[in-house]
Amino acid sequence: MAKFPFDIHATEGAARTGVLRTARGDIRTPAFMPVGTAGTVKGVYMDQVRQTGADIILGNTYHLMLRPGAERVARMGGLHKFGGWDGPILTDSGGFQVWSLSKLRKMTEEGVTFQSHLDGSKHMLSPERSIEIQADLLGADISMQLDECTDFPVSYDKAAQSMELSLRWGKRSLAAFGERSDQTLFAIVQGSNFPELRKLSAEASVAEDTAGGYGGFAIGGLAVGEGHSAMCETLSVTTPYLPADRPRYLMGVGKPIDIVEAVYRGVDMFDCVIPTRSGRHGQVWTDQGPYNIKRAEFAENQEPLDDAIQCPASQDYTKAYVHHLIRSGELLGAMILSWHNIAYFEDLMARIRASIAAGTFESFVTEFRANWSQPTT
Ligand SMILES: CNc1nc2c(CC[C@H]3O[C@@H](OC)[C@@H]4OC(C)(C)O[C@@H]43)c3nc(N)[nH]c(=O)c3cc2[nH]1
Repeated sequence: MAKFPFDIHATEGAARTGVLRTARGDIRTPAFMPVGTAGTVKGVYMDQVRQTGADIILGNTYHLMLRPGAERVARMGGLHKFGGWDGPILTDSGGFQVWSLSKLRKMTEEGVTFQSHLDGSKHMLSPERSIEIQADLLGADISMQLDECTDFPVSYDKAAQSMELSLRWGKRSLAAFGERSDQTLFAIVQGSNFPELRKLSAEASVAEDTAGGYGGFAIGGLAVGEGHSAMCETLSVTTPYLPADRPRYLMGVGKPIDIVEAVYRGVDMFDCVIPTRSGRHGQVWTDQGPYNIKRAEFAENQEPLDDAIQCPASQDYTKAYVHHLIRSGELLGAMILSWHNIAYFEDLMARIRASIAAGTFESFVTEFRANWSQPTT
């Protein structure tokens, strides 16, 4: 099982900056990974995604196995060729989406059977099937173990049972993944907001040396409604138990303030649908938080969206024009804001990486907290 080289160039406290060297290209960390659920970053062409500075995008087992079908993607040459992205792709294992999207799901030790939310067709996901879809059929560079994203809130016993299931499924995922020279598999650590369970889950995952062990460690079960401070507390009791020489990926996170606080606690990789999903509804992201371009105050504002961001979407269109597009429900409004928001998130990551490299991340965090005007839940 390959563990991609992870070169850490600089650290400041628990924060790190470096490069994860995959077979399809380098990933500068801390990294933000635009979400390309069904083989597309919604509303943005792949060359525009690349232009924002993104080094890696996400795909998803659940969505692609239902439509167009994992075997069909394989027949089309795999996800990179099918979708036209030649850089690294990380795919989620599908467990989270089964719980958040599918109907009539039945969970057993073997795996989960469920009905498609699209047409009611019956499907099954086991650790072995999820690895086959991700690594063999989609051709992901980074696959995720099949896990159960524990509900929140949940009792200690329920969290322990769920975490132990994910550990058993991780073991089976690793065995099914086996030895591969140019792909890697990440574990997903669970344990809800119970420090001792997070420690147990991290230590047990790290101890797995089946097929050479995991190439990285994801922190799952967060950004599920626990709120910003509970998320930060859980991170503080989890990252110390993850090996310093492997990348740490916080799944589904998050808003800029969440990302800054998570990097401060040792996280290296992030994914979130916010830039594109909120962009489609008129949200524009900044260091102070989001604002909505639909507000009347922007109707005749001739400034560019954000001239601090080096992206055509941010520089070449006035706030008044995007205000008009979103108010009119024009496709181009969603496209411009999706592209701009991804460029803003990638610019934030570049500033974070530079500040850690310069040893000024502490003051970057202090200033970012002071600037952030949104109530952190
Ligand atoms: C938003 N909060 C959040 N998302 C989480 C995810 C899914 C992350 C995937 O879901 C989408 O974000 C909603 C993203 O787009 C695709 C491509 C579908 O993949 C990303 C998780 N996934 C797994 N396997 N396990 C977890 O414990 C887990 C926890 C999460 N918390």
